[in-house]
Amino acid sequence: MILGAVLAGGQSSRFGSDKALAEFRGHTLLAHAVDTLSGWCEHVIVVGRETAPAPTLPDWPRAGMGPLGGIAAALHHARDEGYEFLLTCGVDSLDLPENLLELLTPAPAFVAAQPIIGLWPSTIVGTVEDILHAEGSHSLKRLTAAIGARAVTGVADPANINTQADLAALERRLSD
Ligand SMILES: Nc1nc2c(ncn2[C@@H]2O[C@H](COP(=O)(O)OP(=O)(O)OP(=O)(O)O)[C@@H](O)[C@H]2O)c(=O)[nH]1
Repeated sequence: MILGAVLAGGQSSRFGSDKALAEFRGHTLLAHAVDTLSGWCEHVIVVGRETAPAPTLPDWPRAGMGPLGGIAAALHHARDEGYEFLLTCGVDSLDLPENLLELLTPAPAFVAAQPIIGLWPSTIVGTVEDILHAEGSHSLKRLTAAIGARAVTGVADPANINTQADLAALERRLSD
């Protein structure tokens, strides 16, 4: 059983407005991300915001810890609800490869170019808690090193929409 989680907190400072709510082909980026994960996961949640087209959770232990705080919250939920794995992506993960799940199996594994896209066993929740409780960096890099996660390379890099121009470029690329 795989739980899907869209990481949807953060500041969107480079985008200039809440990028989760930016429109792409008639739907918000957030709705696209939920829909994409639904293709692989029994259930999908959204972490780090209160309103979404799926059940939501706040970051753990609080907001402001970066994507790892979202992964921690989702892992708690996965463990408590009996999911073996958690599949994560961001709101800007619009063009994930169809074989993503195969690429990320066996877990733990993540897309090298964008480590927020990853397949995580729910048993790593304690390691994530330890990193979030420790002084210093709460980076995903620290997590992937601690659990020996596999970096998946050699796949077309999914879009990384940081700015309005990135979104326009993706629109052009997908229209070609
Ligand atoms: N749950 C959660 N998600 C986050 C957090 N920070 C970033 N994200 C998500 O992670 C993905 C990548 O985020 P970034 O674009 O690197 O960061 P951002 O804060 O949204 O944008 P910038 O302010 O421009 O850096 C997006 O889907 C964000 O919504 C956070 O603190 N909690």
